[in-house]
Amino acid sequence: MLMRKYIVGNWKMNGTSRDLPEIAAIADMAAHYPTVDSALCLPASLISRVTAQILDYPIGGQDCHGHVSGAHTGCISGEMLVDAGAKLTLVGHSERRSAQHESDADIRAKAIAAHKAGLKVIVCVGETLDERDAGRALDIVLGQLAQSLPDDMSGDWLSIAYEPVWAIGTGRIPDETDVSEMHGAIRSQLMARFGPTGAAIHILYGGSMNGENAAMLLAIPNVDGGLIGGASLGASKFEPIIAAAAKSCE
Ligand SMILES: O=C[C@H](O)COP(=O)(O)O
Repeated sequence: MLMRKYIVGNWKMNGTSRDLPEIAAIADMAAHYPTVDSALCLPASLISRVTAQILDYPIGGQDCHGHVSGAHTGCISGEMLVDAGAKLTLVGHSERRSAQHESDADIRAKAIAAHKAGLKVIVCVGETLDERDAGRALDIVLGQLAQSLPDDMSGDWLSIAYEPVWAIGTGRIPDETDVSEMHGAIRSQLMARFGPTGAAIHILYGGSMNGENAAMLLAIPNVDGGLIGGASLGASKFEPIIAAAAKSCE
């Protein structure tokens, strides 16, 4: 199925109020590509400031707690993200799975809570290099997917981001055939589990996507967009990726 590409920037733990003009420049730049859906997932500290100034560009969070409120020091809820003006959030990024020891069950709870709060959700999955070298990449990723997704999939609110951990921030990307195999396997699982709804869920690739490799990656079947870290930190680096996404839909 040919769908609109979805290009999402993840600023991770980068960005202060000094970066507000750059964020505005990204929103302006993205408006020149109306055939591509894009968004920026920002540090929580920036979301309300950005959404107060930029009304027509989707801003997201990078995590959302599985509970609505309570004694969870340092965490942010779906309601808080919505209150700050966010339209979406990531959950289960590998940096959180590893550094914050988040389990698939945690991520499932986060996805459900974020959805209930009214957010679109991107659930991240991906294997480590050891797992790939051991020939376990498909098992690991499909296992994470099976356990991290909610059962209720009515509506258009979920995307998946496949991010091989060893490709994040390293400048390395998997072979085209490996990306194709993984995205195809993810699509098959989504369709087996959710029927026709599973055919319409965006599957993003993440890990060292940039202006040089975006066209190749976005042309692979079932690569419906990208989750971009480093190359989303400025309009000049982000634009070639969005432009490649626009071209891929022509
Ligand atoms: O969330 C984004 C990914 O972790 C990819 O990061 P990267 O583009 O810097 O490799």
